[in-house]
Amino acid sequence: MGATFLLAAGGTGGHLFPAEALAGELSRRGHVVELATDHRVADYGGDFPARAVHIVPSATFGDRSPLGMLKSAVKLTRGYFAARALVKRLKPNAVIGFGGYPTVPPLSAALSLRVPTMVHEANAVMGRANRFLAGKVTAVATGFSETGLMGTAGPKAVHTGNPVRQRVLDARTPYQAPVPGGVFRLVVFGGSQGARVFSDLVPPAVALMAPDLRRRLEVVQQARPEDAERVAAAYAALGVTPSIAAFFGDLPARLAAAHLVVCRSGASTVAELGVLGRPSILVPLPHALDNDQKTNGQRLEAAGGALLAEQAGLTPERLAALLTDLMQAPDRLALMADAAAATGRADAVTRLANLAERVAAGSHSVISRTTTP
Ligand SMILES: CC(=O)N[C@H]1[C@@H](OP(=O)(O)OP(=O)(O)OC[C@H]2O[C@@H](n3ccc(=O)[nH]c3=O)[C@H](O)[C@@H]2O)O[C@H](CO)[C@@H](O)[C@@H]1O
Repeated sequence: MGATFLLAAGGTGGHLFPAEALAGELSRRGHVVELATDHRVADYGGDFPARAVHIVPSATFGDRSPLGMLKSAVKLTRGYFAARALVKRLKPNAVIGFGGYPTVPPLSAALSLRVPTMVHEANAVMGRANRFLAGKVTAVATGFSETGLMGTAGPKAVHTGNPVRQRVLDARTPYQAPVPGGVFRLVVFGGSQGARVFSDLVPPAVALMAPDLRRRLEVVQQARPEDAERVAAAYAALGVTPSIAAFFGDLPARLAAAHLVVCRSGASTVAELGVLGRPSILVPLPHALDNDQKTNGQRLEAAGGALLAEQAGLTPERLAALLTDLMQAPDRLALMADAAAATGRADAVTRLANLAERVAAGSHSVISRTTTP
């Protein structure tokens, strides 16, 4: 008979999509999956294969004023008791967290009720919620091989890789380098919530490119709703007709068709570029608390699969120069695509599901550590 898994994930794409990939695999194996998350699931959780979705109250300590701290503490306590009632009712064989503050109440409840637990850390730097939980849970799965070596996760870390959605696995095709003088497909996106900086930077960069290169461009660009009109107008003035959306449901297929991708370096983004094997210019989210995106991006750059361009120094002129160089170097793009593909872990979901089953069965212990290089 199948087991019951309660997955807990913050409601943005970056946390929900790896959880969605695991949920699909566990369901295929005959297990029951339930999801604990926050209200943002309405935007990103449409495909989530859970028997039921439970919204659990949670909070961060972002507001450090005494009143803000008190409000957060009250909300977290409410979340903890709601999660305890949920865990008692569902009787899961394991509770698995994917990072983000909404995972703290369900994981804490599971720990207090002695239910086996695991957290998955997608980024190359462990996030705050996972750092808080890592020392207490049964197992820590990591997206990058280096993450597990840090802090309290060390002895129980297993490098599984970052599971990507089935849509990504289904979109895999060999990279076709651009043909000199032919169409050049450029995909620009900013992560699950979009990034204004690409609306500000990419159209002016395209304006600075030589007309013969610009004519070859076929642009797919994610833009926040408030930016869509000005982005469309800027491209129209340049004779470029882009596909623009606030969120592309079919992004994996569009990435697979791309000759070059310009994007942020969230963990799932980097994992998808690896599984699909596509060259990219990565612009990490600046000012992030742990610089997680920069570290994720540096891994792909070090492997030769991407160029990292920090936002602080990225002018339209610099971006135009990078795009011009790469458009004129199809062999280099093909090498970058191969190097990115070498980092891809299409089997991450199998490895993570195997580990989840071991945790649920009580057969994963600290001494059975199985990290891979
Ligand atoms: C601002 C913020 O807090 N960012 C974090 C968040 O980012 P974010 O949620 O953007 O992170 P990711 O890059 O991991 O995931 C984005 C996902 O959205 C998908 N996508 C994007 C655009 C689109 O139009 N269609 C589409 O399907 C991508 O294919 C990808 O699967 O979680 C990541 C993983 O923990 C972290 O590394 C980021 O630092």
